[in-house]
Amino acid sequence: MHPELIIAEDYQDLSRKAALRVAEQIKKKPTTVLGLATGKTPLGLYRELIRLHQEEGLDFSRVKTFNLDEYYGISPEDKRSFHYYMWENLFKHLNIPRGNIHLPDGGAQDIEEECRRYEEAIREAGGIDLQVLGIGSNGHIGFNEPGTEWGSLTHLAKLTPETIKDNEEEGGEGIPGFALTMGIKTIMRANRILLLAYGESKASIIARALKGPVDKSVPASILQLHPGLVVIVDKEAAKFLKGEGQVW
Ligand SMILES: O=P(O)(O)OC[C@H]1O[C@](O)(CO)[C@@H](O)[C@@H]1O
Repeated sequence: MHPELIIAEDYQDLSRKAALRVAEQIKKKPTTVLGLATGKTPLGLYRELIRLHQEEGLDFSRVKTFNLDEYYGISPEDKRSFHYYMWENLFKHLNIPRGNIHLPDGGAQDIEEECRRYEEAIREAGGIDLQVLGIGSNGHIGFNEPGTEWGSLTHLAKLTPETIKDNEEEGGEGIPGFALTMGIKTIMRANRILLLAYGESKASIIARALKGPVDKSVPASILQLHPGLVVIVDKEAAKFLKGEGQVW
């Protein structure tokens, strides 16, 4: 069974299409539990969700969110943190109660306990209904770098030099070398997954993830086995998906 693939015209179209999927989910179930990502990719989706909230009254008052990851060893106020990113780019513009927002605490003293607590919080919320995902240039999802065990739960991950470089290009100097991240198993437990990618730089990794073997060297390849996967890419990122009359 192939996942649903949507090829958007451009980044704005991708962001709109992704926002419509998220909005549909929230309208169908106002107590939706969303899994959220950071990075460049979901910024347009977040802008569009803010617009839907402000102009069309999309209600987030009962929505709960769980972010994929957070850097280790920095405080939530730190501008490099994903707490800061999420607050600035999404949460402060919505009517979502603070208590409904969850991110791993990268400053926790007892990391193992924090990872257990995060898994437990997701379970208590009833699990993730819809997980938004980007893909790293090395195929990572969350901060699950190549080689991560398929059975991993929330854990402390060491970032590869490639990931640190990519994220420094986006978020400035001094990105920590470790992060707390949902594991592959945590991600795969979500009911539905919305994988987003745009631009030519993601074309080859998206093709390897979706058409290549399911292999730990490309963590996102496990998504081929998820029954509720929806992929939205722009034309550039879809470059290697089309061929022989098939989508992939
Ligand atoms: O969207 P970008 O900036 O290319 O990042 C890709 C992925 O890498 C991360 O930033 C690392 O976790 C993810 O949050 C994101 O989905």
